[in-house]
Amino acid sequence: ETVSYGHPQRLRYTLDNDLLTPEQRLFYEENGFLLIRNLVSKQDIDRFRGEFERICRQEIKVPGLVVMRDVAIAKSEFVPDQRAVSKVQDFQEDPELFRYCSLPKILKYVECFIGPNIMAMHTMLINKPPDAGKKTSRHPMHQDLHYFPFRPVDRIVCAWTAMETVNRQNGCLVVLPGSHKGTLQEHDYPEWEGGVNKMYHGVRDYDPEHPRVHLEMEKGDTVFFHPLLIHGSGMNQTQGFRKAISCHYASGDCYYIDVKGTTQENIEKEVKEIIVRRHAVGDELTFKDTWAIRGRLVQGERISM
Ligand SMILES: CCCC(=O)SCCNC(=O)CCNC(=O)[C@H](O)C(C)(C)COP(=O)(O)OP(=O)(O)OC[C@H]1O[C@@H](n2cnc3c(N)ncnc32)[C@H](O)[C@@H]1OP(=O)(O)O
Ligand SMILES: Nc1ncnc2c1ncn2[C@@H]1O[C@H](COP(=O)(O)OP(=O)(O)OP(=O)(O)O)[C@@H](O)[C@H]1O
Ligand SMILES: O=C(O)CCC(=O)C(=O)O
Ligand SMILES: [Fe+2]
Ligand SMILES: [Mg+2]
Repeated sequence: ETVSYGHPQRLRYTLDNDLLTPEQRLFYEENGFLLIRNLVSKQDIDRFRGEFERICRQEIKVPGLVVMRDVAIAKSEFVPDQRAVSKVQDFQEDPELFRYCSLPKILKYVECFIGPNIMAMHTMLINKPPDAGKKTSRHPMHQDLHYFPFRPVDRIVCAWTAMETVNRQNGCLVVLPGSHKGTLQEHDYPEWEGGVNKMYHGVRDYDPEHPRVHLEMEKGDTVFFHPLLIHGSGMNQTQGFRKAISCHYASGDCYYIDVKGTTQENIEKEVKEIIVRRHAVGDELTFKDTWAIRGRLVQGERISM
């Protein structure tokens, strides 16, 4: 690769490939994200939206799916409508939504970051609600690696696709370019007066002077980003539900780690508490197991995951 000539140590975050231009490759190396415009077709996105609406109306039931409501309405009466759902997670058993994770257009890019063995580890469709006035629709600045007990970190990548126009008004992603070159920070709940959603941990003290980039995107635009990139999303100040679909991929040759004694212990504890409550199981199910059960191979070989 010509771009690595004389600077082999600079190419740590991407692999040799014939898809990324040298400029795109260096952009990801330096910034920790890469935005590809118009990657996913409008037709596919309309199908994902239709499936999401069927789930909200409770016309279909998906095994393992986690339906989350915004903390501002978590204790109010449930109505089967998208207005009650701020996000669905773990849609690996929904063939229509999971099609997103296997789209060849997406996997071609994913392979540039993590190689040919590709596991879909974490799936989400985020339906950021109009803010009810307490700013609970924000997602605090965080690093996704906080949630993941697997490594190596550079063989993990997120694909996040806008399902409609996302901008500062409805709470687009906000990233700190280059922050992926740092280490995993300590995360905890931010001290927000109006409340914070369950498990929405944030980086405690990130440099407020660090440049921020608001990723304004159109329907189908897709951003790939590194799991150490500090990112969040702002308040939804519109009346619409801002939708995005995402998948976190890891190489099939990644391995699980024990997070005991690390900054990730707090999230492990919360995940375990929820599992015990939901499934009436005890300590026999480990944090690592919860990931191994949800992970699905989408390309190549499942070696150690
Ligand atoms: C790269 C990865 C990045 C991330 O994953 S970031 C965020 C990850 N967040 C999550 O994984 C949370 C996923 N959500 C969930 O597991 C569930 O929605 C959650 C929060 C456990 C609620 O489960 P449900 O089955 O709906 O249970 P429930 O309605 O009986 O509520 C149980 C207790 O939880 C509370 N709750 C529900 N939604 C909440 C929310 N959004 N924020 C804060 N608290 C919330 C609810 O009020 C109830 O509390 P209580 O027990 O009555 O005191
Ligand atoms: N008071 C705060 N403390 C910590 N993080 C915050 C705070 N306010 C916003 N954030 C976080 O900063 C990111 C961007 O939020 P927000 O959209 O409000 O930013 P902004 O730069 O003020 O943009 P805009 O001016 O368009 O609202 C989000 O991740 C949000 O959760
Ligand atoms: O769609 C968003 O608002 C960001 C979600 C996010 O970063 C996450 O769930 O990890
Ligand atoms: Fe995130
Ligand atoms: Mg703001």
